[in-house]
Amino acid sequence: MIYTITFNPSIDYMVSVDHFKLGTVNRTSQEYLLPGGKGINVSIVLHNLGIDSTALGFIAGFTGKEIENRVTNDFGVQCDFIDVENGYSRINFKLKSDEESEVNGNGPMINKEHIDKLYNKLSCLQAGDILILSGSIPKCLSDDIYSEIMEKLTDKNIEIVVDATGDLLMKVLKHKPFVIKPNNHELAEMFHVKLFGTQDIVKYAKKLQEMGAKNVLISMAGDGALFICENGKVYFSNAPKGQVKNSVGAGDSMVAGFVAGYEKTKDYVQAFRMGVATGSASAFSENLATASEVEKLLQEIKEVEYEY
Ligand SMILES: Nc1ncnc2c1ncn2[C@@H]1O[C@H](COP(=O)(O)OP(=O)(O)O)[C@@H](O)[C@H]1O
Ligand SMILES: O=P(O)(O)OC[C@H]1O[C@](O)(COP(=O)(O)O)[C@@H](O)[C@@H]1O
Repeated sequence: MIYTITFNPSIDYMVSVDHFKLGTVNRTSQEYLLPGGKGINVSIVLHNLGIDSTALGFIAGFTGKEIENRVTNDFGVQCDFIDVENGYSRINFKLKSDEESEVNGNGPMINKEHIDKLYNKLSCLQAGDILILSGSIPKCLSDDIYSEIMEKLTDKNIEIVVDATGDLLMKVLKHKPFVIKPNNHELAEMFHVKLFGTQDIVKYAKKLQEMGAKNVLISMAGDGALFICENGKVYFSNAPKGQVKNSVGAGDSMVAGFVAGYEKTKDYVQAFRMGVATGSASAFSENLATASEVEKLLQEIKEVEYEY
């Protein structure tokens, strides 16, 4: 079974404004609401690709109820959220104009009792399960939390995928996550460096592998992706060309595509190709990728082994 955990689910308020101007009243040309949060998006895309998962995490208030309702009823994902019963799940503002901008909220308080409830649910995980830890955590929690979860599951033979950044990600490396997926900007921030070109990106991605990650996926939006594989090889893939309609969730879709590809083939290169195609299929759609959209783009993926 596959489980995702979203510590900080959201309602994503998607707003389009023609030529947004800061400091004036702007009017929307389009607006809609989507349930969001990285693990939730991964579960939705897995479902679209024909793979079941259970979405775990924390919700609160009327927004939390709406997230749960939409994820379950509109997207067919099985949810097992913990209601923290104070505050409300965040509303993240996604502005599409001449450029794309995002404002992501902080999220409700999660206390020890809620974390214990999560650990209780995680105690049911079994050997061979996959757990995906995705996204930010509310400020009230320590950035050791992903590492603590991994530590608790150490001897259970569960593959753990982590899509996070900063110390939240750095601190899990010692537990040897199966895959991590920072984007190239997050990679640079984590090492406090500026990265110039592929060679540089590979150098720092390899450091994450040396620090413990088995596999490292580096997404680079329209510039494609790199895959530092546990077999010692490095692969680069182009991103297919197309019209970007909404790149929110492209990274989550890449994670879902990789996991789906690996589940189906147990082949890293196939998983990488699926990851890139799924990320791009979401970027080229208002909504998250569907199986047929991914299938079409798969033919355009041309990965090459990158000589480092
Ligand atoms: N403009 C784009 N054109 C084509 N593919 C894209 C584009 N933006 C994202 N993607 C696809 O989605 C993947 C993840 O996107 P990225 O923006 O790097 O992730 P994140 O959302 O985590 O920052 C990329 O590797 C690529 O395959
Ligand atoms: O937990 P974070 O890092 O604040 O990110 C939450 C946001 O990320 C998303 O899951 C999209 O993520 P990506 O664009 O990186 O795939 C949104 O749905 C959500 O608003």
